[in-house]
Formats: sequence, structure tokens, C-alpha cells
Amino acid sequence: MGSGMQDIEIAFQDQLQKNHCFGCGADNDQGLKIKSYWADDGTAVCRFTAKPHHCAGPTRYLNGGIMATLLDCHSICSAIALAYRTEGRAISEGESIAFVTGSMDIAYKQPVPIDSPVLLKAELESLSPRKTRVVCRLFSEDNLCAQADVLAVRVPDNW
Ligand SMILES: CCCCCCCCCCCCCCCC(=O)SCCNC(=O)CCNC(=O)[C@H](O)C(C)(C)COP(=O)(O)OP(=O)(O)OC[C@H]1O[C@@H](n2cnc3c(N)ncnc32)[C@H](O)[C@@H]1OP(=O)(O)O
Repeated sequence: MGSGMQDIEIAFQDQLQKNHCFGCGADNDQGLKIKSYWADDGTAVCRFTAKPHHCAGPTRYLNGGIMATLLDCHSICSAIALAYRTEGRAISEGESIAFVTGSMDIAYKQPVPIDSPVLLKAELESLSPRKTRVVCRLFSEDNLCAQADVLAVRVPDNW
């Protein structure tokens, strides 16, 4: 699972500019600052280690809203990266590309231990120039714990 090339690649988020998003913005100092990369199999992957205050009611489990943010932000950043790749451009080269979440459906399948890193793995399918479907899975210790079906919708960069 995942890419062996992560260490030498620059995360999607570190190539995007002026992104203050709580989950994925490199410009949000209080955010989660997730980092997403292409994997060799064409999926996009992200590894995240939670902090103790990201907990659910029981302190041993990860909060579901944080899980939703991880699934959402990894999916949308990956949709943006795919659009740049499809247009033959590096991320942020030329006219900027922005997508937002039109819809997201999440199945929470198992509680996620807060003290183990999670792996997010996104499969992308371009439905039209404006719409990308993302199926994003969240694993903990190789267990599938949550799955999101996301519709990413392209918007003007002044959205
Ligand atoms: C971004 C600013 C620049 C910043 C640069 C930095 C880099 C950027 C990084 C950003 C990373 C963010 C990562 C976190 C992701 C969020 O947290 S984003 C915040 C949460 N999302 C929102 O607030 C979105 C709010 N909704 C909207 O703004 C608008 O409803 C939308 C989604 C843009 C669509 O608006 P619209 O263009 O007027 O809608 P429309 O033309 O009717 O729809 C386009 C297509 O999408 C379909 N569609 C739209 N909504 C839905 C839906 N809910 N269900 C199903 N289909 C739908 C339509 O059916 C239509 O399909 P086609 O007819 O083309 O086949």
C-alpha cells in the first residue's frame, strides 16, 4: 500500500498556493496540514498521525469529524492534482485550478485508534471537465475503517 517515492516528492499541498483550509492548507498554522502524494498505482495517498485532542468521546479513538476532514481534503487536493496532470501542467503552473466538495457520503466502518497513523488512499475518476468522483478509503493498521464517496466540483479560482 502506498508509494515508495513519497520522500522525494513534493506534497500536492506544498505546491498549492494561498490555501488556508483547516485540513489541507499549508497556510493555516492551526490546521491539520495533511500531505498527499501520487502512488505508483495511480491512486493518491496521505499518511496522518493524530494529536491527542483529535479524539472522539473516548480518548482512544479518532474523532469522526477529523476523519471526514481528512477524507474530504485528501480527495479534493487529489482531484486538483489530477486536473493539473490531465492538462499536462505541474501543480500551480499557469492558471490555477480549484475544486470544492459538492457532496460527500461517508461510511464509518470501525473505530480508529488515535495513536496509530492512518493511511488514506484515493481512487479518482474524472466524470466531466467540472466533476471528479473520488472514492477515498481510510485505513488504520491495514484495517479499512472508513470510506468516502466524494464529488469534487471545479470552481473559478476566485471562489
Ligand atoms: C477554492 C478557492 C481557491 C483557493 C486556492 C487554493 C487551492 C485550493 C485548495 C482547496 C482545497 C479545499 C479542500 C477542502 C474542501 C472543502 O472543504 S470545500 C468547502 C465545502 N464545499 C462547499 O462549500 C461547496 C459549496 N457549494 C458550492 O459552492 C456549489 O454548490 C458548487 C459545488 C461549486 C456547485 O455549484 P454550481 O457550479 O453552481 O453548480 P452546478 O453548475 O449546478 O454543478 C456543476 C455540476 O456538479 C453537480 N453537482 C453540484 N453539486 C452537487 C451535489 N451536491 N451533488 C451532486 N452533484 C452536484 C451538478 O449536478 C453539475 O453536474 P453536471 O450538470 O455538470 O453534470
